[in-house]
Amino acid sequence: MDKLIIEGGSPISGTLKISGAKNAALPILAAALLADGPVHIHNLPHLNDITTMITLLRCMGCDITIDEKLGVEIDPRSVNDLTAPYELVKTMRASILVLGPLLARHGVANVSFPGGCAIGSRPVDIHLKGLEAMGAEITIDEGFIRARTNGRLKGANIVMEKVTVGGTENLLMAAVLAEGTTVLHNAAREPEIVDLAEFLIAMGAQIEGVGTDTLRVHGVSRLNPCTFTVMPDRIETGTFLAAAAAARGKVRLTHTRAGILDAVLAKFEEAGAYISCGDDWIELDMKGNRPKAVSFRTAPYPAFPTDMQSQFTAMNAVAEGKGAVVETIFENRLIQVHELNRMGANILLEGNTAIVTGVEKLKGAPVMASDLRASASLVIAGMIAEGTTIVDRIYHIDRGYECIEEKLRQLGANIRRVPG
Ligand SMILES: CC(=O)N[C@H]1[C@@H](OP(=O)(O)OP(=O)(O)OC[C@H]2O[C@@H](n3ccc(=O)[nH]c3=O)[C@H](O)[C@@H]2O)O[C@H](CO)[C@@H](O)[C@@H]1O
Ligand SMILES: C=C(OP(=O)(O)O)C(=O)O
Repeated sequence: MDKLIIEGGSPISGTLKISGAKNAALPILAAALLADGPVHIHNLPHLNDITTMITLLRCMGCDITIDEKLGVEIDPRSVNDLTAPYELVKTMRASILVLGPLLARHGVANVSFPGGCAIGSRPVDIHLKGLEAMGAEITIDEGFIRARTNGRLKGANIVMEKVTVGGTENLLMAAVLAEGTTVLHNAAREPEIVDLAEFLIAMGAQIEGVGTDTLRVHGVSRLNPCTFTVMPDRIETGTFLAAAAAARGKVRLTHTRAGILDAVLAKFEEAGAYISCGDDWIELDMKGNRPKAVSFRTAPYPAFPTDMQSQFTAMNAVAEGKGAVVETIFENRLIQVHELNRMGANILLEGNTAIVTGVEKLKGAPVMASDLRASASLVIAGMIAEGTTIVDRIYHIDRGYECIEEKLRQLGANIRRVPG
């Protein structure tokens, strides 16, 4: 297994280009299954999760051409296997996102049950209840979700009992080809859902209320080929900002959007960062100052994202003062604090709250990555620690960060990958 070796303490400054958003690209790739011809998708990030989704679509029979310049062309007309196998689903929970499109387009779907992961139990009951309300018959058999429908799915009035990103995406993708109108209440409003909706609209879907918590979808009988560019990754953006803030540095990020990071940028300002933004760039400058610890609570968009919690916890670890971090979305998403404490952090865990008292310096140590964003927090910690940090199990980080060590080296970090 590859490891990252980081010599801490290098000054951090420079300019970086942000990649396309993993969490928008994954549902958009799944939604390509709905089209009646080839779709062209640009700005897909080079990530293991994207490769997994492309492999999954190919297994189902999609004809896929990848061109570095022209993007990815997906022709779903040749789909002949309506199964998402365990081998792929177990490496990426977002495989569940093919359920809605397969059912809507082909009337049958067999998707391996995704199960939980390091960050929590992550059930999919709301996805399944919504599809049943649209007329699907669903059974769980040999670890598979087996869904079928007699004719087209039917429009329905669906109240989702929790705000779920994946649930909203699956039901939205199912509803666009259903017969009649579907109303999704208590929908998630994440920018990646807006991007997915814009992709579906570009294919001819009729969706009202995009960006709100009520999506009204008038089903159409077919969706057309289209060309689409994936939005920038707001979590990659926030992660590099957090690295610069923790290191008292300065960074300019291009090909991104400030408007999708309001809650995060407000917390950086509270931590003492000077933020300036343009149409497609964000600059953060600590002017050499130590960050101030901030308190926050994760919640669905537009509130503070759970996917930025661990990076802020790493910044708080070396900040001035004390911050309370409350994780409300996933029950296990504070596990990285144990590794941060091994590096000399002072973090007290009380249920779903981490009380972080900033220390002057962290000390390098061998640490173990347990999930994607936890890994990012350990890399940030390694960059600001005294001495050497070795981050093991970095396959997690490769799921969601494109060439992270190359990008961080561009900012001045002393970081290298060693094959394991
Ligand atoms: C690929 C992708 O986009 N992943 C993101 C997506 O994950 P994902 O779509 O899995 O997360 P959800 O928004 O669905 O989960 C939110 C909460 O709802 C619960 N829940 C969800 C579905 C369900 O049927 N029943 C249920 O109880 C989950 O266990 C969790 O506690 O949104 C999360 C929350 O912003 C992010 O951290 C992930 O990065
Ligand atoms: C939790 C994440 O991803 P996934 O839902 O794919 O596990 C994430 O992107 O932080």
